[in-house]
Amino acid sequence: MKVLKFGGTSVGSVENLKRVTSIINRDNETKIVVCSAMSGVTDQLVRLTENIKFADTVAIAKNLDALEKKHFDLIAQLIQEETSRNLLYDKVSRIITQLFDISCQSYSNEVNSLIITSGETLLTEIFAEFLKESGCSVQLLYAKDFMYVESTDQPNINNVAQKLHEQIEDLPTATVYLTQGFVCRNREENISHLKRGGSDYTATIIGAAINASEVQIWTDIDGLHNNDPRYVENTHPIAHLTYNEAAELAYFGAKILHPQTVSPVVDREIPVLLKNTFNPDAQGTVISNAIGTMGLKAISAKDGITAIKIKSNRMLMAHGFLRRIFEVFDKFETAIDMITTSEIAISLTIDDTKNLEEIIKEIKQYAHITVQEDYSIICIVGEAVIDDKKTSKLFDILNHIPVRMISYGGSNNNISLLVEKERKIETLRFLNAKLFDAAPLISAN
Ligand SMILES: Nc1ncnc2c1ncn2[C@@H]1O[C@H](COP(=O)(O)OP(=O)(O)O)[C@@H](O)[C@H]1O
Ligand SMILES: N[C@@H](CC(=O)OP(=O)(O)O)C(=O)O
Repeated sequence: MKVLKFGGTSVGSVENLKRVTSIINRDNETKIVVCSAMSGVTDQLVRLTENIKFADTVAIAKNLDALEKKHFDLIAQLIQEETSRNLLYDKVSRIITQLFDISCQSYSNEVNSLIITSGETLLTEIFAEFLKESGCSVQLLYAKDFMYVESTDQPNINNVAQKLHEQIEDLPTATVYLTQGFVCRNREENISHLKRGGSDYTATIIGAAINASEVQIWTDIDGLHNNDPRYVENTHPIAHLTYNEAAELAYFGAKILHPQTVSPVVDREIPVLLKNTFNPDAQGTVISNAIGTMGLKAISAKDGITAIKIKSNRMLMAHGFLRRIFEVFDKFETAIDMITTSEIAISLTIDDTKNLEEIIKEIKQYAHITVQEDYSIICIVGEAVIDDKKTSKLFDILNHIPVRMISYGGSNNNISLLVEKERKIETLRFLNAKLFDAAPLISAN
């Protein structure tokens, strides 16, 4: 069985849902289809949670009206059968009323999750009906009934597998099982959610749970490109990536893939295909364990990075200094991304500054610490990247852009540079020209 995931853009309009339907109906294989909310809807729901926090009743009502209208319009344009249309209007109204009721409750993590994951429910209720009208044998599965992941970092795949199996067994046999991305249940079995963009991760968790033959992620571009196409011209899709390469690129900002996507499928060696809903015949990108080409593959960038320099109060680094530093970050559950050391100082980066004040307070007791915000990590990825003849050209960047840190050696498929965020686009474009002979240098705007 395969798992197919369609992102917000793919399900964002009547026309696009028709494209998605023809992709789903291309063959008669049984499949699980995971959908995100229509593009823009999760952002709107996040705004709704802000309205609730500020008890802004006018904004809450306005927001919910707009949400209802968007989905009513979709029903009106998509669904032919009048009875089905009316049933769907009722369903959507009921969900909107539930959201209104939740908005009046006291705010909690579960309330937040219930609200921001409701876009997926609205869309799949409507889309299931449309798939039926298209002649597809479809059953709607509710992800909240089987995505008992316990921990989002280390999902309990066996638990999900068992619950999913029970849900499918309870339904009439179908060719397509349609379900929602993003929503899950936590250790306390409360409704929770994966990180933003997490429907990719839903798809691979389900893929692992059913031991799928492959997981297809359908989006609005023909695969993972060698550089960020939002900022750089002349990028190209990469035909094959190893799991390691894809994981590095996703973690370091390649937006097409949620950072945790590949982790559930690596051990099971389930391939992940990145495909374009708007050009289904394009090859796309295959992510698998197959030995691919060596050398430079792609560049990505991750924003929101804080650089921290810690200088020992003694002249030379005393034995145990690094251990003490790491223990502090560990105690405050803060992951370190990049790290470089010299004899008297250590530089590192973090992206989660929630506990930074406490970290600083503790380290200040025995070291001098400076913190600088608003950096970006530029990540250059490829198996044995250092051996690629072109790689050395990246150091030309030093003549043009102040590089705060350089890191290589943690793995042999990643070289990371730390630059000020405002120099990110310039850096991506410069490296594209230097490393891929691709684009003329364009100054950042
Ligand atoms: N390296 C990259 N390769 C391909 N797309 C990328 C890359 N970096 C950023 N993107 C952007 O990611 C977008 C797809 O984002 P995604 O969140 O997957 O969309 P959706 O979930 O709506 O399908 C593309 O349109 C593209 O602009
Ligand atoms: N709708 C959620 C989950 C998701 O994965 O969306 P998308 O596939 O459109 O990135 C979000 O916007 O975060």
